[in-house]
Amino acid sequence: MEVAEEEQLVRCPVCLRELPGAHINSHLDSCLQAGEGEVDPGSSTPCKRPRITAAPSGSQVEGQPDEARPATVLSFFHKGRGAGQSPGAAGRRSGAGREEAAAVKLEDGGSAGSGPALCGASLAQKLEGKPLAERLRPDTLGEYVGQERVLGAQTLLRSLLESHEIPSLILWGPPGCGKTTLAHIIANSSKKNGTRFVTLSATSAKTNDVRDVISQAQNEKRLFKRKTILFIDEIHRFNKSQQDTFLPHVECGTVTLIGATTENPSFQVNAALLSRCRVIVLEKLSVEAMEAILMRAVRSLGVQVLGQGDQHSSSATGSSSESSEFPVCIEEKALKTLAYLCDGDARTGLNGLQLAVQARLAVGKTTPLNIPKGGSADGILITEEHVKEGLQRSHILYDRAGEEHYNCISALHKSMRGSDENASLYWLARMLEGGEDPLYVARRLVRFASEDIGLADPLALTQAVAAYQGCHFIGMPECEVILAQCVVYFARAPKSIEVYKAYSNVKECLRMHTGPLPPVPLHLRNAPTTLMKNLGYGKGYKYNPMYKEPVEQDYLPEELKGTDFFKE
Ligand SMILES: Nc1ncnc2c1ncn2[C@@H]1O[C@H](COP(=O)(O)OP(=O)(O)OP(=O)(O)O)[C@@H](O)[C@H]1O
Ligand SMILES: [Zn+2]
Repeated sequence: MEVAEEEQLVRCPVCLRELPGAHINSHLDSCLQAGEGEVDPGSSTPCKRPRITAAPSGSQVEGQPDEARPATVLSFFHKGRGAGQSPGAAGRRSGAGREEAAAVKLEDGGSAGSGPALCGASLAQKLEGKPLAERLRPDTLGEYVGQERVLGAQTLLRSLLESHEIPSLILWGPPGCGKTTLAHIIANSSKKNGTRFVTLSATSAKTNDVRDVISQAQNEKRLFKRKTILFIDEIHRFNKSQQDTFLPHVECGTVTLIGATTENPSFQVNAALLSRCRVIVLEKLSVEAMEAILMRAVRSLGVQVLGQGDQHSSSATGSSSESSEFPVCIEEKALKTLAYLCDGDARTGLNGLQLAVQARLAVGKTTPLNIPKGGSADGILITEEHVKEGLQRSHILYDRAGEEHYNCISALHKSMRGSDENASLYWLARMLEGGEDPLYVARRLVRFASEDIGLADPLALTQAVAAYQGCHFIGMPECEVILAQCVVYFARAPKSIEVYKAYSNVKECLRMHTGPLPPVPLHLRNAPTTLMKNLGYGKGYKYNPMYKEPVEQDYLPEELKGTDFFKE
């Protein structure tokens, strides 16, 4: 039933005309050159620069002809003179071509990303509804920024994806690095050969939901020979027995599993399941990748980027703004700061941008601007300060990888040690509201329980481990109160470093030791064989329960006899 690729109609992303697949590449080349009103030889009609309306993001792109050939779209945009490309910083980056691909997708006024800065009112409208991050979710590999190590040319994953051979995968990476996005891209590309794509979130799905999906997949496979890809977000939230539910079906190929997790899968994913999946480690996005993503976002919004000093544009090659309404611009520095502060989390970065823009629009204050190629005009300028404010308002000005992360956890630890429950709670909230991984805090609490409370209240350790488990089960935001309870418990608990110190003394003793370490005393050795018995293993050992009186016996090596590690 499949139409041969060449005969399939494909929509030109530039002029939106539908053409046979076989002609699209040559058409694109001429279409690009014809951008300024030349004649398109493919059809001998002029091919104007587009007015492309917003494309739905994510899974909704199913069946759109222009999505059907991502490689073509990519090659078009990589030709280097794509709409909106400039010699500025953005244009030099490797991801620049991808930026533009998406810019075109969202543009709904003016030419792709290069038009006059969008006026405030229509921009505000654009920002309503779906979050920017959602709307900008790439649909094709060509738009996917970064992650070259696993997805670059000649990587195994890329060739598998290009040949539509999707193995079962576990995508492991920090928040907002593009796990879900990658799954969507795989979904889009596999729809072409009729594969079904089903999404489940482990935070809300019940085991029954999994069963339903499986039985449907079985039917589809049996009756229509259709494959099913099952995407499970936050797969680590499923307990091991829930994971067991789909193990046999992954094994026999009823479903191809794609799981996404922020947690190390070796601990959180069933070993049997893990062995049937390829683990793809995604990294947090680099500052450069983040800049590319943000640049694409501002282009899609029609916001112009103003460079420092001379205020030349680093993004747009815009024509002059005829708009009677005010244009909206953002400082290049503001974008760079945002790219840096969001710590490789694209969702945080895009949300931060959205908030900053919305806040400025709400204030509505205009300043005289020197818009590149647009002359002077009054407009709204978004500065570095505004971006920082935007991040702060959404409680995300928190550098999860850097200084702040360590400073805050240290402040929490010291506040609990100092039995200050108010300060303890404050630092906990600073971290959680900033988007800190609750399990990171929970791990520190487990450590604290032994290091600082120790035997003064041995139940503290149980509390901490329980808190860790609780956080693991339910995740943020529900788990915050679990951590809060544990933190206050610890702040109020009696403290003892007796064990911690004694153990440090033992380690010190081992470190200071010169020469070979003393052998284990023979009487303490186990003697499972006759040979060992004959060698004197276990000889003279006094089995304590056999004695009514306390037993006189040495347990330390001879040379350490009588050492007290608990002494100051
Ligand atoms: N590599 C990328 N290239 C382009 N955009 C990206 C990339 N990664 C993330 N984004 C943007 O960030 C948004 C969030 O990314 P995504 O949902 O894929 O993150 P995730 O890794 O699944 O995060 P989480 O673990 O928090 O669910 C996307 O909608 C998209 O707009
Ligand atoms: Zn065209």
